[in-house]
Amino acid sequence: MNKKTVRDIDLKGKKVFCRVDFNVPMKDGEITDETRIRAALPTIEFLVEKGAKVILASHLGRPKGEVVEELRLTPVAARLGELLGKDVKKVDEAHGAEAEAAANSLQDGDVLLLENVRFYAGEEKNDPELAKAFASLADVYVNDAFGAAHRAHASTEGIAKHIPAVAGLLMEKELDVLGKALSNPERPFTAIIGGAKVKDKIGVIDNLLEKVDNLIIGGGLAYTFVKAQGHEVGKSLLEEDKIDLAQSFMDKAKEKGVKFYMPEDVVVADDFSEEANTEVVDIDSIPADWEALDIGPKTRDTYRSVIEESKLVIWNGPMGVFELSVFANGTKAVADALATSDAYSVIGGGDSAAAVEKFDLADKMSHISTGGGASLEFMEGKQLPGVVALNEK
Ligand SMILES: Nc1ncnc2c1ncn2[C@@H]1O[C@H](COP(=O)(O)OP(=O)(O)OP(=O)(O)O)[C@@H](O)[C@H]1O
Ligand SMILES: O=C(O)[C@H](O)COP(=O)(O)O
Repeated sequence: MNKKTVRDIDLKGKKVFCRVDFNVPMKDGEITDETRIRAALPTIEFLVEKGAKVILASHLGRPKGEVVEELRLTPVAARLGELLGKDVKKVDEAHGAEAEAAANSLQDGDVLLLENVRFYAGEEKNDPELAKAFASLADVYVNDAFGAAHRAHASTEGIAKHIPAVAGLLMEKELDVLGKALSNPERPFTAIIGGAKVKDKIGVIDNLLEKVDNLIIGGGLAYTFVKAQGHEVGKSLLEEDKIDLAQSFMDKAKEKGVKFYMPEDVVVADDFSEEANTEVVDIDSIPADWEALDIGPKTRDTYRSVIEESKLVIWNGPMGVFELSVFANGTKAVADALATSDAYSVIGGGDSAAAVEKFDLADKMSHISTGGGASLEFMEGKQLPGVVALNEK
């Protein structure tokens, strides 16, 4: 990576504004998945060990510039303290007199968590005044929030204009793994793209078609491709206005010599529910009144063999409605195949990461990205503003 990291600068006694992505799912004030907090620990521990005064900042949810009580970071500070095994101070603002006083009272190695930066309207607008106010709290800026690196906000981009700005260790790792995969992949290189809509995956499919040997399609978006092939899809998800685009992707695959894999058979249902009647049918036989909610057994076998023959696999988006157990088998088969194969497996965040967690296979994957939207944009080949803003080596 050509950006400076925490390893490249002197941290002893320095006040460090460290942007992390503590945007964790919460239910009734409890954190339901602490992966992102754990993922930030190496950087925080590194800063502590080096004797920095650590000022952490994050967003949580989308409070849209207002204080929303349920979106305070207080429970996160408590859990972080337990995980670090040391006291984490918390203030109820992210800049201003109270935040300044708290930052100035830190001893070397102390950790402070500021309040949700999205309680301020200037955050998402990348307001230069707010960026300056954040910067005035510290001597150095560290961005470890890979999950928010696709956002040009005051705490992810604007602040970097005012004080020395470097990457944290999680940011470095994410960029290294995803960057290497895309620029110098081990082959055969396979991408598995699923999820709900073609619309959300246009950029990523287009970019990956330039790089992969195999492209596997699943999930709700597959049916627009199935329709483009001339089959009826019944009540399955279909984006009429993307049929031509789906066809053009299949043409591009042919042109580039990319093997393009589509469902051969599917699980269809007469209802979107756990109690639905289901059947396995070939792809050219989806009944008019039914919807396809998962890939079928033949498709699972084919996808498994492609994965087993690959050296590198990137996966983004589930193969079916994995939240309902009757339609989870396709997604589980892909997760299982990745877990047992020798391929280097990169899970592109979001729902695929949630699926791997749900199947208890997270520790069998080579890398699970902490970024949903960020990893998608990275795989689209886009520059991430939170990374661009950091100082070059
Ligand atoms: N055949 C299908 N029909 C309808 N919905 C489906 C189908 N297959 C998958 N889904 C749904 O698609 C959703 C995931 O789509 P989405 O595009 O949001 O995921 P993703 O690509 O993992 O997103 P993220 O950007 O969070 O990584 C899941 O909730 C899943 O139930
Ligand atoms: O959860 C995420 O993908 C990141 O934390 C970014 O959140 P956002 O989509 O609300 O900007």
